[in-house]
Amino acid sequence: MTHPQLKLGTRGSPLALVQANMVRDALCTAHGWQIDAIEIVPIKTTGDRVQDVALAEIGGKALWTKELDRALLSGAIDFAVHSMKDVETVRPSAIAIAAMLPRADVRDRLIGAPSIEALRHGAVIGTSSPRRVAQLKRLRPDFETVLFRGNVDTRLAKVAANEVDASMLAAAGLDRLGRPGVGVGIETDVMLPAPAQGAVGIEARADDSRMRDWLGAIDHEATHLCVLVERGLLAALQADCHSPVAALATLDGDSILLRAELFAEDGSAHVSGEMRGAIGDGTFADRLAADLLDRAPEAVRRLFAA
Ligand SMILES: NCc1[nH]cc(CCC(=O)O)c1CC(=O)O
Repeated sequence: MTHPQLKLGTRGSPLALVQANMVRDALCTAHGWQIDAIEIVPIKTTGDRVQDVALAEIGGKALWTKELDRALLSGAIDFAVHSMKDVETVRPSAIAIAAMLPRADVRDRLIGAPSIEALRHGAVIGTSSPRRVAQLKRLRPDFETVLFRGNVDTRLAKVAANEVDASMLAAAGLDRLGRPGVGVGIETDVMLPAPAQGAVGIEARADDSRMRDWLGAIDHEATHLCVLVERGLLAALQADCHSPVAALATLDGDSILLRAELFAEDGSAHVSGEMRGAIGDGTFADRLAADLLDRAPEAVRRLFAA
């Protein structure tokens, strides 16, 4: 059977390349293509180049997607693979999220200690995630946090070198990199994850119906539905990577349960809530966002929708 010659765009980090291969394998299996039907094209992004400052200081999540978006829209690649939690809330209208793989373990994992409780008073935690900083400080106001960027291996090495007492990494990234036993999973009722954490998304040009049809064959509907609801909450909050937001949507029969929590940057204030909506109801994330903002302390509300 003849097969297309397609170019898959991805960041070049070890995790991104693993995810790119996962998507290539899924597509070739679904369509009976040989593996050489898809060329993996690593593209260096601004976020990859600038490693020494927090993303919040250099422009948020577009840093992980701008160069991939440009390559997709120019036709240099046919589709792009992303960690959905790194994809900014509002996407160019010419780009469509065409599919998502089955969601992995959504939890964060604590690296460097058997539990949060076991960490010494005043422990130093390495993370650059505003959400993780706020959540950890709310749980343990005595913690110090230091900026921690770089790919998964870089962060693991820093913990091993005792540069910090502990760090937090997504279970999904560790598992995909062949490190399933590393770290201790923190239950979502203790630390709700980042919106879209654990989800791999695939984008195509919105007008490329052939590519979107091919990608639709590997779309995991439950993941896609839940991640779109989480992203809908972010959009309603006008939130981005500066905003300490946690959210998780889960399927519950024929409805979706959306849990969310907003924090002040230092964890000193927060608001949490949950709302159930019918599948296909595009408004309940907006209603939860409005409820959260209505009830949020000023130290939280000032970080969100103007
Ligand atoms: N920019 C960090 C990032 N983006 C996606 C993942 C993990 C994979 C995922 O959540 O799907 C990670 C690493 C982490 O948060 O520990």
